Amino acid sequence: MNNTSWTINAPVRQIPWIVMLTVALVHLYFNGVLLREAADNGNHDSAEATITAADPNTKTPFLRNMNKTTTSTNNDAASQNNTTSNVVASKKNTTNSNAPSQNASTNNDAASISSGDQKQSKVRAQYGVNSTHMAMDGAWVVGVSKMLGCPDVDEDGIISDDPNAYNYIPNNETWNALYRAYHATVDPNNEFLTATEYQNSWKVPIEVKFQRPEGRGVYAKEFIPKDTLVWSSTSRNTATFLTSHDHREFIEYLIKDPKTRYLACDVQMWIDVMSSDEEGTTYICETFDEAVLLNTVWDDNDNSDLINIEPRPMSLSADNPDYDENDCYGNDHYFTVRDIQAGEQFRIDYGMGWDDDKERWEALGLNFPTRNKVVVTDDDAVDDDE
Ligand SMILES: C[S@@+](CC[C@H](N)C(=O)[O-])C[C@H]1O[C@@H](n2cnc3c(N)ncnc32)[C@H](O)[C@@H]1O
Repeated sequence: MNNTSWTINAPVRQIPWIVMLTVALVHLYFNGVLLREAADNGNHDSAEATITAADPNTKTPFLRNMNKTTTSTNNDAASQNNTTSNVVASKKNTTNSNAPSQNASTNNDAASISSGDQKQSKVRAQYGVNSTHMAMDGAWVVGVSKMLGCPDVDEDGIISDDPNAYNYIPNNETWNALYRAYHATVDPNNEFLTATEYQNSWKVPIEVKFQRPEGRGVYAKEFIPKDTLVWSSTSRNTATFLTSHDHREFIEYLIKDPKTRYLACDVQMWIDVMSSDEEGTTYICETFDEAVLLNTVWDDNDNSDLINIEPRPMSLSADNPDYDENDCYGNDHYFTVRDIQAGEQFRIDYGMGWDDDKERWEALGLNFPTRNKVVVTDDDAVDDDE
């Protein structure tokens, strides 16, 4: 009986211990939970900070309302020149069967450029450049920009009245974020993948400012005489996308990171679609530096004197170690066409009417940006006639 009683009572007698053990375990458990929550809260705070940083209305390196100017000096440019030639040299040794053959452009090549691009042909014939800045305006109105709710640009290319529209000034960190996205997404066999981080390509002191109606632009900080080299392309600063797929991956990568999401709007505005001369291969170029902020003059009949820099070819030389005939802007070197006063904005001729880009966009499988207008194709025109 005692034994039975013991048997029966034994668990009962253990209850205080079980209770104490349970209490202790519960205590430990909740302590753990609380500690974890505290830790999570800490992370959560920083996660929130990151997300807040994506808010275009906050002051972040990538987004709007941040410091309104950035400067570059001759010293920066000089130090860059010491480091670039190796990159170019190593690039020349790279082979890649996937890459389009983008042979050197010559003045003769310019004559064989596809029809309809007369203005661009003229630029090429004149300067021997294998590419020129083309109609980047309006590119962002399609797809991605709509999805992201990018600020509007009207049919004349004027950015919306939204006081925060595209008014932040990119800085080195911004450009480097673009390089990171580029390297993370672009085919590693892409022979143009030499750009690694922001390097100043400006040969004169500049300032980037926001000003309506054209938005951000590049301004001279001091007087610059005529025929001065002001910007020289480097393979470091140029991203070449050989396929539209690569570019889409790049955009998606930017969108996924809250800190770079809004940059996806900008790169739509900065995109440049080009053709190589001999092969007619189309590819996408973006320069990840202040050169993408160069504005133009829409009506060059009235304001052609405002165009104050132009691309001119240069040969590879000690003065120009950056030359690379094969990259997007390999032979783009901007020279002043007249004296430029301190504070004056640099302006380039974008080279051609924006509608002329349609073929190139379509060759890449991209929707041609319609800039809020319906693009009437030749086929449509025939239909209308019928
Ligand atoms: C390559 S971006 C130049 C940088 C641009 N302003 C920015 O803030 O990023 C081309 C865009 O600049 C604007 N733009 C350039 N020249 C302009 C002009 N003369 N008038 C109005 N907008 C201009 C257009 O919105 C065009 O789509």
